Amino acid sequence: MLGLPDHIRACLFDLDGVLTPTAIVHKAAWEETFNEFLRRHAEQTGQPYVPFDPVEDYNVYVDGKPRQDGVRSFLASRGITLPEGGHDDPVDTQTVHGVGNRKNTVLVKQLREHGVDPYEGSMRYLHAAAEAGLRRAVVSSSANCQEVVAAAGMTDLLEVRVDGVTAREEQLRGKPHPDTFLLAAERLGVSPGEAAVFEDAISGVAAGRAGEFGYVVGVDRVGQAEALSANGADVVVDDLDKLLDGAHQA
Ligand SMILES: O=P(O)(O)OC[C@H]1O[C@@H](O)[C@H](O)[C@@H](O)[C@@H]1O
Repeated sequence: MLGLPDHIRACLFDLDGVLTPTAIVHKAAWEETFNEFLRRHAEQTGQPYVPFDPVEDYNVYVDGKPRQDGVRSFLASRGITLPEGGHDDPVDTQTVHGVGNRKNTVLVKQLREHGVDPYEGSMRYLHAAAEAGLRRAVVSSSANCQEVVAAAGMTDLLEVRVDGVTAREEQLRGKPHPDTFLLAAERLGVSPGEAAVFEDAISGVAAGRAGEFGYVVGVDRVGQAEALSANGADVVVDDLDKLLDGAHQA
């Protein structure tokens, strides 16, 4: 049904890059934030300034992970370890939370200025899933998930939300760990084997594989289909529409 195996009863959708085109906004906010940080770090240490690579660095170290994990993971790849700091750190503080807060300021400004449109294919898929009686959750690492879902007009189509706020409250490990997807399946009343994960990030399909979910749909809008397959996707499509067309029957 809907390009999914017959035993699937629920769909667990990632948000940024799967339901909405906001992966691009996150990526740009990270690039601006990390480049500011790296320039300052180069001045302070006398080391050369090597900018953040919005393709490789983003896809491997940042995409799909909770905000602070993204900061730690990318900076570790450059041999930089920062003190953790605290949630209220000002945006120019050289701590994990300070850098994360700076990125969030840039992101929120962009989202408020430009709004959020859903991907049309994803909107169609959500409606089709609802009509077919499939249960539906959004599972995002983003603490901005609720606002983005609302701005895209998808709130009523998603029965459960597990996001960056939930993860903090429930002390869940972020993607690539499967914890947030497992909680969403539990809240929908299905077993992991009965749920399909929809993900555009390497960390996200890896979480789908780690949780032994019934099916993992990789959504590739940036040319990383091979990496999605290698890390856990059972099928890769460039838009959820393709599953409706039956071009990728499971
Ligand atoms: O900073 P936020 O809004 O809590 O989002 C955390 C992460 O959420 C994910 O959905 C994005 O892929 C990442 O780029 C982002 O860093």
